[in-house]
Amino acid sequence: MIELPRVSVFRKEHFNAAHRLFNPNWSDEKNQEVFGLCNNPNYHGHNYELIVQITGTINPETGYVIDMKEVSQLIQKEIIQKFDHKNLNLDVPEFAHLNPTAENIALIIYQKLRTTLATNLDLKIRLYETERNFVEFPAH
Ligand SMILES: Nc1nc2c(c(=O)[nH]1)N=C([C@H](O)[C@H](O)COP(=O)(O)OP(=O)(O)OP(=O)(O)O)CN2
Ligand SMILES: [Zn+2]
Repeated sequence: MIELPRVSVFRKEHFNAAHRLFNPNWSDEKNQEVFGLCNNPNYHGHNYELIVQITGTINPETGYVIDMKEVSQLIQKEIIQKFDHKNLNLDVPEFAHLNPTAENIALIIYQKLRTTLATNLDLKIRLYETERNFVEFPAH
């Protein structure tokens, strides 16, 4: 059987959010030693850049892998409305007991989007916490 070519489409979004990195099982000293400025008890913020990559075959009728409008609306509903201008530790239930590192934020974003995407589409998340620091999930 001929394999149809697979194509990736990308949608870029952004959100602003505050967070504090710490481990509640550690002393203040240990948290300060490991997380430094990111452990500020009064929180600090980032302008997160989110890139959602969706991979699949091209629908011959539309020429689309998936309608970008659909992708945009999905990210808005599942991520931006819940994360933008929020304190991730306090306002987002998923981080009540999970350190909101870039790695964990990417993982939560993946899980939220994965449940709403068709199973024949592959998903990858790239999240920029700063211009120089970014993570990807899944790794491969
Ligand atoms: N593996 C990770 N390391 C770090 C994370 C993370 O999520 N995963 N997060 C942080 C902090 O959130 C910190 O606030 C990052 O900001 P900052 O140090 O300002 O970022 P830069 O490295 O881009 O700034 P420089 O000016 O280059 O120091 C830390 N580590
Ligand atoms: Zn930070």
